[in-house]
Amino acid sequence: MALIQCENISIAYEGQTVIEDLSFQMDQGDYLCIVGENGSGKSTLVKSLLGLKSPSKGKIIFGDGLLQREIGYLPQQNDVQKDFPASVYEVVLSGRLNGRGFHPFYKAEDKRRAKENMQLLGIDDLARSCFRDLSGGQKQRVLLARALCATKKLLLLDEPVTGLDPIVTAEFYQLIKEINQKSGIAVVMVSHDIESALRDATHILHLQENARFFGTTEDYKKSAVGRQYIKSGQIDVQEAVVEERLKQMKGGDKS
Ligand SMILES: Nc1ncnc2c1ncn2[C@@H]1O[C@H](COP(=O)(O)OP(=O)(O)OP(=O)(O)O)[C@@H](O)[C@H]1O
Repeated sequence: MALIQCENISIAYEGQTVIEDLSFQMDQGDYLCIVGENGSGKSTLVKSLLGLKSPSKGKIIFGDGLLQREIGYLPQQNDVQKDFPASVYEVVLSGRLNGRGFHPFYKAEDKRRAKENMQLLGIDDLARSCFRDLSGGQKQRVLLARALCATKKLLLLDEPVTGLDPIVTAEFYQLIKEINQKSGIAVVMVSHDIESALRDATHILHLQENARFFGTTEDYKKSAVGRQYIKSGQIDVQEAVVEERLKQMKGGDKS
């Protein structure tokens, strides 16, 4: 069974549809990048995957033992309480809270997971530092460790490298890739960085009115929508829409 199966979902705010009739699925170990221009509904879809916004139509089915409350989530940076007056260890450990249900006290297992993930991300020597005193890159590592504490199956990252310099960004992408490949944790990443998405992701979901794509990264590169988005370094895919329609009329490539 698929880890996540979205079946014909539509999502709306106060009657205004943002995503219409979207279907896709992902399996254990997949690395899915969600791309598309501003306002195309990427963060809205993330909210629905987290159960914070119910689809107005269709359904999202979780399989393979994945529970919605056990998704490891790293929100967009501007959503994060950057000045949080807690230690790194406390922030990482708080990733265990969601899975605790009605038991708000940490167990030895929670503390072990927090330490393990701090080690994995090379931030164990920062354990007692105050979160708000860290650099942007260090903060993202801490929040990634926190997200990892919440899950063994799925990481959900919403534009995680915004504001980071190129070197720190490259290191962060490398970390995500290693976690995905070594531990088999599936990754969903909302990204405006098409180059990195093409390099690291196994699958692409491109959200855009009239020009949606879901499939493998290789197929995306060959698709009209993908080629246009890659060529233009993003945005206007109208040309691709026209090209796609012409092809369909001729009975050609429908990818
Ligand atoms: N809480 C809300 N209430 C009403 N409309 C909203 C709300 N949140 C988002 N929207 C609208 O839904 C649409 C999709 O927004 P969303 O943030 O999901 O897009 P996005 O693809 O993540 O954009 P970006 O790339 O800029 O982050 C936009 O038109 C936005 O104005």
